[in-house]
Amino acid sequence: MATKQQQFVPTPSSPANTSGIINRSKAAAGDTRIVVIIFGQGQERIVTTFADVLGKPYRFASSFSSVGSEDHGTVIGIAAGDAKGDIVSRDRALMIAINAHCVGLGMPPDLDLSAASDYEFLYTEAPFFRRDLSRFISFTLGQISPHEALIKKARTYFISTTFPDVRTALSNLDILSVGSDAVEIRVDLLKEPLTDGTFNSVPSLSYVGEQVMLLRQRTELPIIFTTRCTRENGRFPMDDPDLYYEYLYRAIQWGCEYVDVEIWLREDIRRRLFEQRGNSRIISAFHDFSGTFKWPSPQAQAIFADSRRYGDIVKMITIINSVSENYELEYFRSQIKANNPDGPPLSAVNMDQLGQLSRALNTVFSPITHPLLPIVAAPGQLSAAEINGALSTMGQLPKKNIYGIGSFRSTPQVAFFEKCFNELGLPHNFMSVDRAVKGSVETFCLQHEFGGAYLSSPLSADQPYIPELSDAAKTIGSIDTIVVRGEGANTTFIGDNATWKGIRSTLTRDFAPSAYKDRAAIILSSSGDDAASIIFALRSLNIGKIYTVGFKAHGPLAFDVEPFTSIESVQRVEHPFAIISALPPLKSHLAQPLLRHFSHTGRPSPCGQGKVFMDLANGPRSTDPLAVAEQCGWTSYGVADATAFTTVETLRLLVGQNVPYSFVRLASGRGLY
Ligand SMILES: O=C1C[C@@](O)(C(=O)O)C[C@@H](O)[C@@H]1O
Repeated sequence: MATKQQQFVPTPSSPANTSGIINRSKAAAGDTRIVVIIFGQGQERIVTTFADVLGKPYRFASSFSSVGSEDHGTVIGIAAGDAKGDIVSRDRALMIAINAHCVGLGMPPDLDLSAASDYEFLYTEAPFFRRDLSRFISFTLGQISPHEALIKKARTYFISTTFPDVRTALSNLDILSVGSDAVEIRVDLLKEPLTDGTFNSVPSLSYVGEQVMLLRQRTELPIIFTTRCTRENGRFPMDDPDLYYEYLYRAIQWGCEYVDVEIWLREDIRRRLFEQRGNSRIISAFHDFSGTFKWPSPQAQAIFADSRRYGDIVKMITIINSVSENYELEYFRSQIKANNPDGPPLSAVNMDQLGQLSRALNTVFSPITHPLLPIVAAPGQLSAAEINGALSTMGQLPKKNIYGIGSFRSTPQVAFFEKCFNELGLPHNFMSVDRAVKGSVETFCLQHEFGGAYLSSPLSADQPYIPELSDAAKTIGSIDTIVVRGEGANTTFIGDNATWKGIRSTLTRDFAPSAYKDRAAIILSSSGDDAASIIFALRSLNIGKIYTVGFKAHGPLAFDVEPFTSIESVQRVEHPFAIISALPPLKSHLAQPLLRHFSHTGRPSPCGQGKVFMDLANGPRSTDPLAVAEQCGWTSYGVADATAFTTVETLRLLVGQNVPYSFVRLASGRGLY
């Protein structure tokens, strides 16, 4: 069993304004304290990687007391042995301490350092997952906030994994998590093997940490950390409530996006976790297996009221005795919604077969299972496909025709969408059609069962039959997705743009949003229209000056965008953080001289190299600029990366379901579509 810690050191709460996408689409500045990385013996490289991901310079120091306000903007590395000297007395308002521990070198993390740090990053050297580090630091510093996006979704689901060892799940994770917005790790169901062939009664913190790390390395979905107690269908012992604090606080330190805190726990434990949650969100959980709980009761109201004090989401799960109690729950849900317009959202379902109707009707963080899981996490759990099937049978999910409109000649894209719809049990048809004649898009929109469309070449945003536009579509000036909202006479079309999101997700795969702040970028394109979504994506990352080749920007995106006018003007600019080419395939080689130039010359930036190259050309090329970029040390992405991320966004917009990036890549083979 895990050794109990003597002292609990709180994570200082992060600044109030930590939402990842604020001011509509801008990345938040987040926590601006000095980042100090504590590293193990021979692990200096992890400090340089943190600095590179954050786009900052670094230096090594021998103590916390030698770090001062002049170090703002620099990542500091302190060896674990040195850090122990004064970590406890560090200036917490000035710096944020992250214990970076390499798993697999034979030693668990030092418990005192783990407890005293603000956060802990567990990693493996081979393979090393840079995107895991990028996500960890972006999240813990408050530069991204998945919760902000998830609470706005009409329906959210999480898969409750029930594996004794997550390693067994890793190869199937892409398929398991189709339709899920988050993955729950049931820590109480983990089984840590001991040398004598038995299992630890409670998995140790080092075992749990490794399991969380393995899961996070393989999924981009937020993680829900759950220690379900024995009274509530779990295996976590209830005799020592402080043990819950120890594990749940560590989950916050590991950067788990959600932490499940059971409501029976002492108030001081729940309060401390809520106050110390940093950027993690607390799911306050109540389960009742007595069979006597009633939704229309002062008890149910009181439980919600108590839960909301220390919960960002309130979860209430019960056993019922008759189907009609599902309707009582629906009435309770509507009352709660009406009386608590500012949240927190309620996730409530009834268990067992009798309660399955409520699992279909719940819209907030519905727990789901998957046929590939060893057991269901709770009686009556349904899969995403079963829930969609039930909704469809009840007339809640009418069958629609969803179109891919463009000049597709091939069928793989149809096969991909059909695969997703099948996997999710959605009743819709996907059809890919040519956009041959003027006006044909409107013709599709007017069809009776039109359920939305994705356009392979975007439409200009001023279509009279698309009355509403997202902010992105309005600013970019083009629509690549037509979303249908409402039914019958209330049906309306919203023009949206998924491409910029795909580009932004690609840019932030290996770098934190802050790495782009105030840095220069270069865009090559044959037209301003093709470049608009790139500019929007870069602006959302607070990029500095943008230089252009091949076009001039117009309209709302033209601010601080300047065309290169001569070789001299190229030579004068600071090293760009990113070069992005939207040139057609036969011209994409024109990026190569710039890549070469900025690999060897160019005014260096004080913030390290951070060389990102993206080539959005789709089709055969005379030479491959990606290969040139990689040779010159640029982190490179091709059109398949950006398209896969865009597809994730397109599916979210069209059918409201989350299909992970890794599944899109997996299902579409090597070349996308
Ligand atoms: O709280 C819940 C809901 C659940 O109990 C269910 O009923 O589906 C399953 C659990 O894994 C999860 O933590």
